[in-house]
Amino acid sequence: MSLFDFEVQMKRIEGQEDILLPQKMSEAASGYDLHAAVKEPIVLAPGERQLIPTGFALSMPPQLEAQIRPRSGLAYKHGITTLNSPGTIDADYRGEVKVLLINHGQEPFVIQRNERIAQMVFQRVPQIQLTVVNELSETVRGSGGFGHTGR
Ligand SMILES: O=c1ccn([C@H]2C[C@H](O)[C@@H](COP(=O)(O)OP(=O)(O)OP(=O)(O)O)O2)c(=O)[nH]1
Ligand SMILES: [Mg+2]
Repeated sequence: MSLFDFEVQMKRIEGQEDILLPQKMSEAASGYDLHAAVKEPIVLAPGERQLIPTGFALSMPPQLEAQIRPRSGLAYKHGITTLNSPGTIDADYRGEVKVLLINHGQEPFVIQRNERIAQMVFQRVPQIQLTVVNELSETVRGSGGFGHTGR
């Protein structure tokens, strides 16, 4: 029996052959670190956001999605995070995977070519039949929410 549940295919973007492919930094890491495929170092000013290319595209089965998440070290040390967190890579998306970074820190942040800027985690997507009904089942919570149990 194979160790793997799914095959995910990855293709390099032309002209980005020297960009490191997504990489797990430890054996059981959930995320593959993604590298910046920027031509030259770019500067993210405080408050600025930029879409950073990664140099690859994916093909995965419809049971999967990929999530683009921040690296906690960059967030903690420099205030660098992904704005649309977690970013969603749909199974049928064949374009280059990109990372929407924002600088929430006080200092400009320089992104070097091949720097590890975010991580990508694959998730199962349950196959759902979404059904319209007139009545929903009753529960104790009902429509209570948004802190109705207290602070
Ligand atoms: O961080 C991200 C988020 C999205 N994408 C790509 C893959 C994804 O499949 C596509 C669409 O993303 P999403 O559905 O989040 O954006 P949208 O604003 O709904 O765009 P669309 O109308 O194209 O679905 O953009 C990325 O490369 N990186
Ligand atoms: Mg969408």
